[in-house]
Amino acid sequence: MSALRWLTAGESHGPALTAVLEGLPAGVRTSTHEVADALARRRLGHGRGARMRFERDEVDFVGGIRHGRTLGSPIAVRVGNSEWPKWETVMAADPVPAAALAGQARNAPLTRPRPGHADLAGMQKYGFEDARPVLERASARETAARVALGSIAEAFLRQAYGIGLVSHVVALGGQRSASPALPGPEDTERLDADPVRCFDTTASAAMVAEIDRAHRAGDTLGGVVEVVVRGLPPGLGSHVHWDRRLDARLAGALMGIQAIKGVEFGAGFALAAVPGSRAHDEIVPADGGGVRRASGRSGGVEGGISTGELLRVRAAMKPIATVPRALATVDTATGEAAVAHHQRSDVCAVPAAAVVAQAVTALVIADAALEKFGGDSVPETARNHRAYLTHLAVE
Ligand SMILES: Cc1cc2nc3c(=O)[nH]c(=O)nc-3n(C[C@H](O)[C@H](O)[C@H](O)COP(=O)(O)O)c2cc1C
Ligand SMILES: C=C(O[C@@H]1CC(C(=O)O)=C[C@@H](OP(=O)(O)O)[C@H]1O)C(=O)O
Repeated sequence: MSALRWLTAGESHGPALTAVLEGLPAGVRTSTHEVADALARRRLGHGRGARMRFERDEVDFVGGIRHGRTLGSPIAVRVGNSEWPKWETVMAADPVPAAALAGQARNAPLTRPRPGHADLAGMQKYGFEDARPVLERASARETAARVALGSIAEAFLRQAYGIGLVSHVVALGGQRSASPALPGPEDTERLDADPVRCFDTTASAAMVAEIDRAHRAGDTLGGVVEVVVRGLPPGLGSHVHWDRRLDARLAGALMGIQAIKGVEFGAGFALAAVPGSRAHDEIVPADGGGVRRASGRSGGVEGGISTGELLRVRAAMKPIATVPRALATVDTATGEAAVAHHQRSDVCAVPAAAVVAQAVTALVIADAALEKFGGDSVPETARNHRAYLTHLAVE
């Protein structure tokens, strides 16, 4: 069983999202302001739709935290949807008299499923004649809940082990970041200030222009995000079983983000095209004693175990599926050809996906670190971590 478990519940236009994190030690310093900052970061990014402008994320801790510190008990976070009053009747949990719903446009069954969304497959699977119950939960609104928990996991990693994470956009549409430097956690503010969370300012401007072009053309864009983790010890995850591999666990969590279609570590897919002599990271003596890798092609994971080098993982996001220039579909009520249902939508949510990728990476790393170092309080797990590193340096 995992050392850390997390669950989310809630619909996009329901009253709130609820997130639970179980297994975090006592003594992690956090606050609703810190979580709200992470949620605000997820709302940033050129190309997001109207909802990001008028909706606020209302954060409350409803369990597991007292006076700014975790208690070791399950942490429960509520992220309220400020849109709720507009949806209260349509999304009410208790039965609503048909008369109260009559004439409400939002309550009309959605029978023109949008290609690229869960709409049609979800209707078929759950036996719905309306896509609403599917899209409400499939919506990436849910990622606010994971970002809330991820920010607490990130605080834990920083305070217990000095591990820091950062996320940035490396490609958007046809534009690529060419910056040879990699951002660190200290660059978070600069990335937050960039309209597309790109470290390369020239590429950033080209990405913004490409989003504007797509917007004008009634189209949408995807891209590639990267998460960089500094300060990882060697030894998280394991080679002994497929579901204990750190890379497999990270890939699963990243693929679990709406619209993510591929994951790669280090040089990733490019490794398939180079000979072995140029594909691996040679091991050399480190300056202060011990060993290090001469390059970072593995992305910091070998055999499913963290190597102690920089961890680099990238995730590819497909373009937003609600394309304004609506795609062809079939009206499931009539069987006739139709165009897909379309309301407002993001043109591009790649910068937001980077923030979500950082959050789920923090959760998986926190889980693997707790599995390795144990401990019921931050000082206890920090002691275990220090003792392990001291032991490694001695060997
Ligand atoms: C942060 C974020 C924001 C998103 N915003 C939208 C959106 O506004 N419109 C949309 O159609 N899809 C959006 N998506 C993607 C869809 O939720 C996703 O493509 C859909 O649920 C289908 O899932 P799949 O792509 O994983 O198959 C967003 C995804 C993320 C990560
Ligand atoms: C609400 C968020 O993202 C939403 C994700 C989303 C989708 O289909 O995934 C569709 C849009 O919602 P709506 O259909 O209500 O306009 C986005 O705004 C958010 O990220 O907080």
